[in-house]
Amino acid sequence: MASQEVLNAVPTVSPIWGELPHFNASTIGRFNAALPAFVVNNQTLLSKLSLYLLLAIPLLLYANKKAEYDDGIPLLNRKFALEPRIFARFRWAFNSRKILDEGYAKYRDQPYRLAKGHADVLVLPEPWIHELNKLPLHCISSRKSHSTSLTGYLNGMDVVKETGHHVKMLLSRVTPALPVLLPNVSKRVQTTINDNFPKQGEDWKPVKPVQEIVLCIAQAVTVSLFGPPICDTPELVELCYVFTENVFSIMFVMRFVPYFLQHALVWLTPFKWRLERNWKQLEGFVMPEARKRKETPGLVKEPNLLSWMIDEAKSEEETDPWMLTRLIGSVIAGGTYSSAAFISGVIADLVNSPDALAEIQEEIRETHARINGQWDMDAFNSLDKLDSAMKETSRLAPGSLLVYSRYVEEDCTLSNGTQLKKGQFITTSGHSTAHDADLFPDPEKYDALRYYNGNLEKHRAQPFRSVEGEDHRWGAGRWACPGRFIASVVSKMILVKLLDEYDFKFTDGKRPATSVVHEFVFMDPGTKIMMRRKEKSSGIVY
Ligand code: HEM
Repeated sequence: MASQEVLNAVPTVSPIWGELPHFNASTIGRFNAALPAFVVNNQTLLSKLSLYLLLAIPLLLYANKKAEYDDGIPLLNRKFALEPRIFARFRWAFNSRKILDEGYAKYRDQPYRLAKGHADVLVLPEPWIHELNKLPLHCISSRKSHSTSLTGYLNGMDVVKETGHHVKMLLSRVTPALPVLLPNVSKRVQTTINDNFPKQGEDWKPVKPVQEIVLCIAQAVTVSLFGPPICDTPELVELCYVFTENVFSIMFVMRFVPYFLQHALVWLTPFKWRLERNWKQLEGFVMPEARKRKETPGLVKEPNLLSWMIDEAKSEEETDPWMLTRLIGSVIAGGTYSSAAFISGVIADLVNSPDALAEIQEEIRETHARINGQWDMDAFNSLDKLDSAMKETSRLAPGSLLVYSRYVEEDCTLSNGTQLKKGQFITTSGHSTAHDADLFPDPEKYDALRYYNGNLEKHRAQPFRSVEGEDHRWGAGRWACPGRFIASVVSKMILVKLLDEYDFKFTDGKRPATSVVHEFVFMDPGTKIMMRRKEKSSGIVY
């Protein structure tokens, strides 16, 4: 009787849906009576349905078996071969670290397949990198892999598939010219710090380190890419980081969406519209500048990436102003937030480790005195303790959990018989190596001076900017990060000033968390830490 009262109490008219079926006891009674009648009347239909179901199960099992890979390489992150890829996409987006840990625990020295959503990527053991580096140039491509995984087909950077001219120029021209570029960069970095960080005499202030440091990086990037006077245009400097934000926002969001919907749905995001505007703005800077420099031979002798790309181009296409804009855009995107987030991570780790911070501040003071305040490349390179802390932050929070991501352009067989097939994506799990207790004792612990206190000779021979060593923070081989020398020296330049001149504390007493989405590891740009300018510092002036 009680249940009947409850049933009768259910409102039968909803303000939203209008009249609802009246579920009282008599309705249920009628339904109960009608059920056997339905079964009797539709017996043939039901038996047909059960028959179809019985037939479908083995067919589905067979199709699933057929869809499985037959090369014996295990598949991770997909429950069964025919599972819709969207599930793998989401699992990878939110659980990448856990998935890689599972992969390493199960298949440490053998390859496994990782379902990332856009493709099933072959994860190879890191020691194999040595052999992969020896493969002929046309076998594996880094740019085709980066372009796909960073959704270059949506953010307009897929032209990097056509040429590696910008990468070659960064390595062969910009990097050797760093000692010449340094004074121009350091002056601007210093002004940006003075203008944007708390001033002398001010109390503790909350600061968003990523957002403030990115202003310094944007200055360094515009000097190296464009040179003066255009590098001092405030709109161009701002464009550097706004553009990068939009590039990465598109990638972060669209990596959740199945490929066949991406080209349409991307237009529903504000980032795509903003990015289209940013590309036009960048064209407005680069295209007239490129034409001017092409027509004025003296201008292309200035030390900056744009001039070198024009001066050393091997084909008409490589000096095409539109192409130059796209390639320059890809360098800006590669170097801006990656560096700012990294530097913020080093600061957060050191603030969380006060003894190490004090030692590094002492190292900076001693070096300043030893070099008589002349901060050049050698001076920055001599900061062994700071270099060690930088390595440790990048070990625990690298830009990407995966390194050495490549696209296989031609079938090839490795010496152990593993076959790489044209069209496959390969990668290695830098994260797994960086957390391997055999390589890094107590791997979860942050130990700023791990490398300095370990083998100092090796540490000096393989500094932060080096591609040698156990963890491949810059990738590896011919196509390792071409901006690593710039990133290393500019990071030190900024860290030396900030660590020497400011006090830091966390807003809630705890180190801000590092976020991981897809394979990307970063400090949230909205994170705040408290900063105050010290009353007394070494008086470093660049
Ligand atoms: C701390 C900051 C940075 C980190 C952690 C970082 C890391 C990386 C990594 C891991 C790669 C992939 C390498 C591989 O696949 O083997 C890469 C590629 C790249 N990086 Fe960096 N990078 C940083 C700063 C920079 C800077 C400052 C620039 C430019 C000035 C830059 C430009 C590039 C470019 C253009 C590529 C693509 C190379 C290609 O397509 O072959 N990066 N970076």
